[in-house]
Amino acid sequence: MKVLACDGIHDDGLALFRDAGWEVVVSDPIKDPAALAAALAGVDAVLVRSATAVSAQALAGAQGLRVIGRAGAGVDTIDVDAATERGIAVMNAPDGNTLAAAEHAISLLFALARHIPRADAGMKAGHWPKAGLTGFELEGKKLGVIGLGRIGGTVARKAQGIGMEVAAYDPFLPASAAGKGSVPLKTLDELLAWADIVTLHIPRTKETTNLLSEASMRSMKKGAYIVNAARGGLVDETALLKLLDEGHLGGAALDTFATEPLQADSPLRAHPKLILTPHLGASTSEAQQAVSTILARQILDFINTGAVAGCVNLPPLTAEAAREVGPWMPLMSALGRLAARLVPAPTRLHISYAGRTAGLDTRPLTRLLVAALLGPASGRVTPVNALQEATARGLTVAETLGGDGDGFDRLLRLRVEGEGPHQQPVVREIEATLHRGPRVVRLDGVEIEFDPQAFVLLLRNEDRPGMIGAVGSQLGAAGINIVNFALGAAGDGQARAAITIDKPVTDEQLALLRATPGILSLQQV
Ligand SMILES: NC(=O)C1=CN([C@@H]2O[C@H](COP(=O)(O)OP(=O)(O)OC[C@H]3O[C@@H](n4cnc5c(N)ncnc54)[C@H](O)[C@@H]3O)[C@@H](O)[C@H]2O)C=CC1
Ligand SMILES: O=C(O)CCC(=O)C(=O)O
Repeated sequence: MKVLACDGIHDDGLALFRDAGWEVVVSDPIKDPAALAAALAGVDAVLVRSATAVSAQALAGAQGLRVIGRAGAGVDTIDVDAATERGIAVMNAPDGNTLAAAEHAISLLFALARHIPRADAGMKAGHWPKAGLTGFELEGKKLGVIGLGRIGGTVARKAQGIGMEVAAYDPFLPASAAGKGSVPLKTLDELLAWADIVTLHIPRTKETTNLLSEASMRSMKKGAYIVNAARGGLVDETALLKLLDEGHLGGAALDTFATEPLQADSPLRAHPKLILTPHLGASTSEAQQAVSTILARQILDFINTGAVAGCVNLPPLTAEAAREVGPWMPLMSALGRLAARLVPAPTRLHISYAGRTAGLDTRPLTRLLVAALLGPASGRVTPVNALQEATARGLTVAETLGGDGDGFDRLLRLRVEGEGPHQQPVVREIEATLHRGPRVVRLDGVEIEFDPQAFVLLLRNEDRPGMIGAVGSQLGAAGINIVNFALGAAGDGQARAAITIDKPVTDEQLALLRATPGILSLQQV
């Protein structure tokens, strides 16, 4: 396994990959999509911070890539839709840098209130710049927090600790969280009109781009301040300069910019009412150590056990739940592949999980089965994009939970409708369980047991003496060993058999077998 670590990922996380036997390739930021695409060849996981953008173009040829890891919170520099389409998991580690980002925002509040950068620059230039640098106290001032998540919530708590009056705007806060805190919520309009200082802690999305537009900044109090240690593009930079020049806003502190690195000749750099830092929010040794190790553990767990944490395009699956569903995973993949041979163009899949199903998280199982069912028909389908691919290809997936397990602890019943191998409409039913390993126990209602991971010949023949011998001797002549011969009777005068063989038969051998008198159908799966 190979991981490509761009953008200065803390070595503690990389050490976890090395300890797990991975090859670790460390790289400077790769800005050019074509260069990143080339660097991703043969890579299983790529780690980035904010400098290397992972675009659709960079991902186009990344055949083996399984995970994109963001050592931090914001995934706005990663094309998550393109990754999902290609079945690549996108993970982040937002808990690791919450404190660092919150403390940076608080630092910027103090820096604005007390003109620290200008004072420092004046001193370094040989002056005693006391006059003109009278500041204001934060205690008693009103802080408007936009986005009361991890960082916004921490900023709110710390600001209350220094005596600020805090309110927030966050329309997506779960009602349970909104009710609990001591931070009153306001509408955006109310918050902007109320606050002395507004601080942003939201992701950049299409909806939040230019959330602080000229009009919304104009609705702020005269002389108010803005802190943006979240993302560039949330504040309209041109409008900000205008409102600072007009004197409508008292000042602003920016850690993040619409374009990063900020252009050398950007007018933001020269503005006396602006304090700028180069996206330093997460730059503490503690945060970098935390995000790299959290991310490494998430990726290693995901690859090794299927556990899903911190993934933005897969539902979470705890390590305990992964242990519970883990043994079922090979069965799901095998059944998906089997179903794909029986119904190459499926239009409807119904999965029924029967028997003991309490607490069973079926989401990863269903995704795995759908991925294996659709896999042969197209490039790359993984649990990440399986349901999306199903919709795109007109496959309806339904599942039910509970019901009689027919004597088994857990029993899986699949019903697959669609077109069969000869484009004929078919409905196939498979029942399977874990019983001395993955095992099909019934096929189309006929009791017949075989391992769906093995090479199997599915046979329907006239139910008369000599058929087993005829097939057996032909396979023997072809040098193929029979591992297991399972017989089933449908009560329709025809016999069914699942013959497990040690290696696949060739098309010519299949044709010869099919020509044997009494054989009605034969399919290799
Ligand atoms: N400057 C830096 O180095 C860092 C910047 N960040 C930025 O901070 C952002 C927030 O990080 P966390 O607090 O960890 O994320 P989070 O997901 O815990 O919190 C984000 C909050 O914003 C809210 N929200 C989303 N859209 C909103 C909207 N349109 N209006 C108001 N609220 C909205 C959400 O409901 C959520 O409560 C990240 O997305 C990232 O862009 C994060 C870490 C470091
Ligand atoms: O990695 C960094 O320095 C920036 C962190 C950041 O912006 C984030 O976690 O969203």
